[in-house]
Amino acid sequence: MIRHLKTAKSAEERGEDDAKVRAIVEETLAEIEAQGDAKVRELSVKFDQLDRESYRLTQAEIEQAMSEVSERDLEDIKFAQTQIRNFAQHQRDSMKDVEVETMPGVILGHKNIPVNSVGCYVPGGKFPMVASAHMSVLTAKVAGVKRVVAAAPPYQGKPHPAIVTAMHLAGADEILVLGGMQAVGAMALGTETIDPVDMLVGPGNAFVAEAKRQLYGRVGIDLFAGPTETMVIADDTVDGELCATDLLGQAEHGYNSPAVLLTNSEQLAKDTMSEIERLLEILPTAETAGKSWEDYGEVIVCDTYEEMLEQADFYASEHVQVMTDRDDWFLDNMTSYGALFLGPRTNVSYGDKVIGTNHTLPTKKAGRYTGGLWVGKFIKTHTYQRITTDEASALVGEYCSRLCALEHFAGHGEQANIRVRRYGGKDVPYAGAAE
Ligand SMILES: NC(=O)c1ccc[n+]([C@@H]2O[C@H](COP(=O)([O-])OP(=O)(O)OC[C@H]3O[C@@H](n4cnc5c(N)ncnc54)[C@H](O)[C@@H]3O)[C@@H](O)[C@H]2O)c1
Ligand SMILES: [Zn+2]
Repeated sequence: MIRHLKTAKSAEERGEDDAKVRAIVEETLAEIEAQGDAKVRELSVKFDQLDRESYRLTQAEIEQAMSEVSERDLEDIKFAQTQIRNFAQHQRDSMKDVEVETMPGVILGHKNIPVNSVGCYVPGGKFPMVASAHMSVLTAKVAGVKRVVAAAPPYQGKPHPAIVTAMHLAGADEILVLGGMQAVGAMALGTETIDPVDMLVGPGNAFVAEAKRQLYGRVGIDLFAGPTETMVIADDTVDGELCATDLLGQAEHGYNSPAVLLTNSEQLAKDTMSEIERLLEILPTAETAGKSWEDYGEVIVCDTYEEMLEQADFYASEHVQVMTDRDDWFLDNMTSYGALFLGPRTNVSYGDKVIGTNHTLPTKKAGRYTGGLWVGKFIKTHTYQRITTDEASALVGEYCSRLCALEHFAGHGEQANIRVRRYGGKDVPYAGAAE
């Protein structure tokens, strides 16, 4: 049986309106496309109070930003980038080109080719998300993307030094100090001063995520990576303080960050809820974390591990922290999530900042059909084929000719027939086009 000790408020109760976001984004993107730089500047002034001639940083500005970062911070950024680069390289190495002879004389293959240019959005409205620069820019470079444009909004009125440093060290070719819809719109659609990219990646707030969704088709996107979500799956092997810390840690992202405790221990559920109240008295970001918890927090008590598994897959939460006596069972059996954090020794924050896995992950149940950002998202897999013998060409041609007839494709049939005739086939079953 499943009991809800705390439920999230409904979308109506929260006064949320996805349709409103959709409409604003649609109108804004159309204006960016029509007006180019002028609209980008207008939005930047309106939302970020930043008016510049060009929103691209000069080499001198990049150097200035780097000089403002302390030695310690620089070391830490480099450590994180080393971990992320290393794991991304292992993942890249796991992707192999394929070439096989599937029948005598028939060679089929696929080749992995990086996207030529990408725009990496690095969120920075509420927090300067330095780590997002490693996750997108660095991973794109490991994939072999030639032109990487990185954009982040200004922080307290100017480019954030640590973000710019991280972008630069990660290998960004162009750095823009632009946020929100104006950043993703300008990168995808292009303006007088910004060349358009082939693909957009990176997380962001509801406007950014929706803009990427609307631009999809025009450009490629990585995935729907909206406001952060977290789920803690725990049994009585851990205590309420740890669960509460892990829930609030991610609830602080914004006012709309779902945090869900899934447990088979009613005692742990109650302990966690009271620990959350205690921590909200002392956590410096309690205002946002508390609002997220109030509106989006949930506590679900199940009787069995199977029920927990079913709920976990149903929620398909972005981050899933598993702290039970059978963590590997969840790893073996869960099918829908952004990323798993197994056991009490690790946690979502390690993944967010430094451990090496990518932190750009699917939200709003997108984990049902995609994993997070990784080097493979920047790589397109293209097939090719060739036939090396006359016999193979004639043989495939005879099958193809009949299958074209089945679909009434005369022109396709002739493509096959001409080869059957030239390469010594016996049978030209479908001569529709020649008649
Ligand atoms: N899914 C993931 O992998 C993942 C990872 C990290 C962060 N996130 C999420 O990224 C988000 C970051 O959000 P953020 O807002 O702090 O930064 P952001 O950079 O996404 O957005 C800031 C920009 O929003 C624009 N903006 C501000 N007010 C606006 C308004 N009223 N209408 C339209 N645009 C407006 C401004 O131009 C500003 O530059 C959070 O929701 C966080 O949870 C998700
Ligand atoms: Zn986080």
